[in-house]
Amino acid sequence: MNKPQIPNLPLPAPLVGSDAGSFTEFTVTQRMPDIARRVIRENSFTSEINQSLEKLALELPSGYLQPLTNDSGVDFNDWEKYLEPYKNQRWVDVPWFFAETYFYRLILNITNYFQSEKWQGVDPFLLQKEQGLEASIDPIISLCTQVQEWLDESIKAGKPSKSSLIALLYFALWGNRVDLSLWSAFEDDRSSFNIQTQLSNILVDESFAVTKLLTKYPNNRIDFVVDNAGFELICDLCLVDFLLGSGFANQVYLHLKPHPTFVSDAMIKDVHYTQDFLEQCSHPQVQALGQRLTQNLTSGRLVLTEDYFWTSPLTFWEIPKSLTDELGKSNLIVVKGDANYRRLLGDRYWNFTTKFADIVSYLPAPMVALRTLKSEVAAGLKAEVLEELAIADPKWLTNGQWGVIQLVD
Ligand SMILES: O=P(O)(O)OC[C@@]1(O)O[C@H](CO)[C@@H](O)[C@@H]1O
Repeated sequence: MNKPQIPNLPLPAPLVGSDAGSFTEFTVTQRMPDIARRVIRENSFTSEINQSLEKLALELPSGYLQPLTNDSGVDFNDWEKYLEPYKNQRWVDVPWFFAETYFYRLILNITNYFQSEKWQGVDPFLLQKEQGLEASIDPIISLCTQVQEWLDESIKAGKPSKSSLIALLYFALWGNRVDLSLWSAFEDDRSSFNIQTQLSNILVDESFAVTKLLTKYPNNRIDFVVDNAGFELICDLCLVDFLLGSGFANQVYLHLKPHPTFVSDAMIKDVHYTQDFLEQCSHPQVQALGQRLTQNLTSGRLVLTEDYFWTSPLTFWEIPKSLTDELGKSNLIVVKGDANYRRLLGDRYWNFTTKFADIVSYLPAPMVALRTLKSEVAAGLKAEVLEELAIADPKWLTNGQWGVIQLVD
């Protein structure tokens, strides 16, 4: 597939923390310092580590990027290259996506995540990830029970149900609302929502086109660029279970983060933790989904993979050839969440009515983005929708109440 290697259009400016009054400014100057201080509260690191975390929190609003000391991380040399253009700049003056990805990598540098000593491999966000799952047990039971019913119906009908697939796309979309970098697992439980009442909050809904694409060919391979652990991962795993069990897909790859980042982004270890959580649950339908997950992993129908590109500050169109070649084997790439969506658009100020496919013109396979809006980046929206939103909900870009299901075929 000869696709252009970058978007078809001139690139607008990137979001930066010095954009006065923006959510980006609020994130860099207030939310990210709070996230660093929460790492102190939720772990038992040494006073030296905690002092360095506090220093990081203090420097974000008006201070300068600190260098990355060589911590034996396999990505250290890459980060040396990424940092070069931004050395001696302020956190608020560098592109937000760079600032945020570097911020999380710096936290691991400070907590010695990569060093072969006491703190090696300690996930600074583990407590929040695990609480996220425990807090969502009721909707988890409901969803697993529903998936079983939809699977039974599809098997009885002898063909996969498109309406069930669409419903599970909606669950995967709204599961992204529970994102721990924004809300704790317990703040007015965002995992209990009714997907039917949320239909009007989907600004672009190309879910039916996704079902048509997946019924075009048999034995599809589907690749998920995964986002958050916790309830969102449960929603994704339920969608994966249905795709594999109903016959929409023959194989699914989950592309996961190689180290902790963005507080709740899922790693391979988080999938295994979720697998154990499901299998050990007392509810039979939850247990059954966990057992099918184990069977699919054992048989190779479900593959877990990780790559340092997913924790890099690079835009999606800067993806390494190895990953392009891998994703090129897919019949559909499912890109989950807000940060991955920002990476698709290079975290830049595109006109919101810019055609989505004119920006995301570089992928080697069809792609659908399932994203709840939590940042001031958007594309592919109709002018009349924008006019209504400005009146209906001035915070529509960042409050996680609105979503898109956008397909580039
Ligand atoms: O990728 P997710 O988990 O959906 O959202 C992550 C994120 O977009 O949410 C926050 C608010 O915008 C940002 O700090 C971060 O980039």
